[in-house]
Amino acid sequence: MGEDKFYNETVAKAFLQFYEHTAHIVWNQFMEATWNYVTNITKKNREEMLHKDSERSQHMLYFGTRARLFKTSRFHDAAVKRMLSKLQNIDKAALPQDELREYNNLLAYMETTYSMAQVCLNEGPCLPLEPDLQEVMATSRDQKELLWAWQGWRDAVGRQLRITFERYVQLSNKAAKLNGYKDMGALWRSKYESDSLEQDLEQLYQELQPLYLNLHAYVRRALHRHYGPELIDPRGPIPAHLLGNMWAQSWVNILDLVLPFPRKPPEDITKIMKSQHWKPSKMFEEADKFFTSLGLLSTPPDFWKKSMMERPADGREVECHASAWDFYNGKDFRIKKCTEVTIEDLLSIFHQMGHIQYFLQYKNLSVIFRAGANPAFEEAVGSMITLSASSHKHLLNRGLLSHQHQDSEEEVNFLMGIALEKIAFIPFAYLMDLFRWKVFDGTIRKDTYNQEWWNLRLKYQGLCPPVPRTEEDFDPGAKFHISASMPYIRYFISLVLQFQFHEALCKASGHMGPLHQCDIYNSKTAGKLLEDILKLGSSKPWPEVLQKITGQTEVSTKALMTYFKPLLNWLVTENVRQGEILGWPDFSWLPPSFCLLYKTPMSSTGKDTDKVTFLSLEL
Ligand SMILES: C[C@H](N[C@H](C(=O)O)[C@@H]1CCCN1C(=O)[C@@H](N)CC(=O)O)C(=O)N1CCC[C@H]1C(=O)O
Ligand SMILES: [Zn+2]
Repeated sequence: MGEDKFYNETVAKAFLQFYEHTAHIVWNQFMEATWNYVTNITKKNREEMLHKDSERSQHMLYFGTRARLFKTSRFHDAAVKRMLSKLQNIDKAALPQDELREYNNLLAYMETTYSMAQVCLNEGPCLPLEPDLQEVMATSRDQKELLWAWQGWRDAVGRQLRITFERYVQLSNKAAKLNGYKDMGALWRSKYESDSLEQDLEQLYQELQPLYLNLHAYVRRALHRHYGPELIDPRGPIPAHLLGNMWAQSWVNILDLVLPFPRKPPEDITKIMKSQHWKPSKMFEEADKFFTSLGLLSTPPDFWKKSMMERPADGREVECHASAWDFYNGKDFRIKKCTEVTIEDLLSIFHQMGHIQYFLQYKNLSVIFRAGANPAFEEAVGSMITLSASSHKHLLNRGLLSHQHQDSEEEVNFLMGIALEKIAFIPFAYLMDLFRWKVFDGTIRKDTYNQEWWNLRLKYQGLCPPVPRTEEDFDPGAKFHISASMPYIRYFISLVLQFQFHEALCKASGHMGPLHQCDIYNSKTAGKLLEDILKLGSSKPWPEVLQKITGQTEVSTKALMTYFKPLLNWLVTENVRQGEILGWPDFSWLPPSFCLLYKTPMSSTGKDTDKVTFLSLEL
């Protein structure tokens, strides 16, 4: 049985059985060790995690190199071919031992620096990101206080990671090349099984840009009203610390400043939750109920026994950034979240529970197929349910709202709230990996990381840094996914996909009327449609899976545009009425060092023009 065994499909199946038999043990032990570390950050737990990670890498190396030996062209079983091909990408496990150890150490350093960072008041306490700094960014309307948190966080995290990140890029690219990819960006993109991914994404972005530009112009006007011309130029980019979020990726926390019909403010759901004495566990039960109302699976006992639903009170250092965990043994699934009793956290829990539902639905597949049809599918499930859960009809039905009817003005207010979450997110979710792909392929060189980051933040988000930035800073590192080496384009694609899924399930549930009023709660028909695709995991190419749920094989912005149509109509009318300029023409040409505003001498028109002028630090 020499070479010809690699042509033999039966041998291949036995090989895959052997992999299966050992993989879930190795993966379960790795997940346990990693969980123990991120929920109790100590040196001992870090060593144990690194040890289990290297065992997992050895397992991947053993099977990945052998999987490459099989000649599958004449095999009949498509699943066998797909499994062998997936096994061959072993990511960082392809690195030589010593470099893998270095790589794992710098990954742990970056993620732990992020998780443990705090910003200290002069003589006062030191504040962590969750919940304290996030609370400041969400609720403060004092731009000096916002600036303190915004700059303090970037000094405490981004600056510390800059050098490590440079080495991370080198080792990432080396690992990618050892897997046959030109750089790590190419390896990340390969998960989407498409040779036109970048063009397709640019097309999606172009279709969505008008929606974003109208929202940006409208919000800029509202911030101009609140913070005055000293801070906001009605024709320029918006300073990045004023949007209610540390990364300006969601603007939902400044809804009160931008409400289209201020005389009809929406009810404060967080206040209602607190008055009803909601606890974090009840928030998780609420999300679980939604999934079971669709006829889907409920979370098993281990979930309630082993999840971390709140920041521990015993002083342990933990990673608070919320995440969902599959322990690859078919019964242990957990969420780690430092939950606060707010509507934002309730909706975020729906997102995490979407991951758990996917884990539950595909738990009987081979370990190799226990993933979403592509990473964006994983992200879209929970976010799609959130669209129903945040509908006026659902919140009313769940006792979180009291007044029944929503008139057309209240409906515009409602859609503005959803747009501040979803539309504001578009350019941020797009640029996160545009930046990293360019870093990996060498287009962005390490001596201009920060300048290039702000070029993208200006170009796509129309934001500028509120204080001078230099190449001592590393602002991208102040975002979890960059410090944790977690790809992000999945969230951009999920943003479009979740509305496509929502439209399909709303139709299946028999919903009539505007898409933004749909709530699929209790629809077993919608649940069945969803269940049938979640069960497939990553065993089929994602266009096939998309077709099963929506009838289309392409990601399409049509459903998202339908959902926001009433708001876009209102925004365009309002922006025309105000004579708004879409975009930021004053400064789309000059890469910003920072947006500093000062009054310029009287202009020729005699009108005192407030001009936002960049003092490019290179000058
Ligand atoms: C809060 C949320 N945490 C992620 C998520 O839930 O996706 C965590 C961290 C990174 C991956 N992850 C997981 O849980 C994975 N295990 C899921 C999986 O791959 O199975 C998050 O980061 N989000 C939510 C929307 C935008 C983005 C943000 O907040 O910027
Ligand atoms: Zn997610």
